[in-house]
Amino acid sequence: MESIWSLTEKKVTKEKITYFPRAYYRVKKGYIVVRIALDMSRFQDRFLHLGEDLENGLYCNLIEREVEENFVKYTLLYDMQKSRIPIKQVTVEDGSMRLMDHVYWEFDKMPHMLIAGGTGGGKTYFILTMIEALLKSGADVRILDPKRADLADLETVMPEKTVLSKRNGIMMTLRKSVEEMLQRSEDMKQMPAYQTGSNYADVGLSPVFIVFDEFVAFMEMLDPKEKMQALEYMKQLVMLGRQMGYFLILAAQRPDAKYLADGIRDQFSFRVALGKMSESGYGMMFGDVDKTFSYKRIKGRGYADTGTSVIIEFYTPFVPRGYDFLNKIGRASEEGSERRRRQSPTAV
Ligand SMILES: Nc1ncnc2c1ncn2[C@@H]1O[C@H](COP(=O)(O)OP(=O)(O)OP(=O)(O)O)[C@@H](O)[C@H]1O
Repeated sequence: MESIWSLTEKKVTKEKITYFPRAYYRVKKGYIVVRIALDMSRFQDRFLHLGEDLENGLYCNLIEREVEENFVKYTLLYDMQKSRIPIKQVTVEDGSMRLMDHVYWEFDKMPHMLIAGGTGGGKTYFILTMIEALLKSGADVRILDPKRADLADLETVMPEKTVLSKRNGIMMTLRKSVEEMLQRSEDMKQMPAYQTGSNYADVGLSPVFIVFDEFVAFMEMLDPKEKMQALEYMKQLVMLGRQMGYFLILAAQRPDAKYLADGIRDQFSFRVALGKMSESGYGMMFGDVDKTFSYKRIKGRGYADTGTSVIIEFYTPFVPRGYDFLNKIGRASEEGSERRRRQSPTAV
């Protein structure tokens, strides 16, 4: 039998080490939302970094972490693959593109996308999917494919000078895009709907997307002077693009740190890594993060940071077998020009 002293001792010790944070959870439509109170205790810092523990413990995927007033909120999803959508459900509306059931690329708020993916990971299908949706919405899309891989074929169905694969043509498109963007910034100020801080959409202009595949391979083709010039154009586009409606979608098999230096990478708010990648590849895409990455043999599967700094498991929209991208993109391009003509008869 324990003496009264040891019992008391036990009690005291227990009181000392026991701490109950206020935590709430809610389960709804496949989501688990966990809220933990931030009460300034010495454990608070740990509660702010529970994402991976919750993912592993609940066998779910963290899709968002938000700090609210007095709480940190984790939103988890049971099965990310269930949120994959078919290509026909990809839509572009109000500055946002729907990519999964609950995942949007809000390009107006989170401009520029960086995509990395090893061979066969689904990078090309993903880019083609976005091109089709963007064109359909009336966006102006310019495609740069320096390796003359799959995207160059689009020149047969797209307007002249919108698909480029030669070095001079690519450099010229980058230069022209920067010039147009700067001109747009001047023109916007003269528009009746313009107010300080207005963006391109507020004054009724269409967005412009520059889809640049294999940009690392392109950089490697250039001499040092041209390299600096190309980087300068890209820097200007990423810095000023959001307000003027110029967005870059940059893709490479492996993002090379030297072409994403000087804070350029951080300007790409939406980052996607598809297929098999090395630890250093993930590091280059997402920075130094607390996340265990794994590989599954599913085409179009990978990870994404949608602009919230939470890395989610990501599935590109599903493309059915035999889907005729060339034909669909040709039709989307015509539909988009028609839409632009209707919205602004002088703009096309
Ligand atoms: N979203 C998807 N839905 C259905 N199948 C897909 C999807 N993405 C990729 N695939 C399948 O995987 C194959 C390879 O995809 P894709 O050509 O996009 O890869 P990639 O990463 O661009 O590779 P590479 O660099 O070698 O061209 C496709 O031919 C297709 O069969």
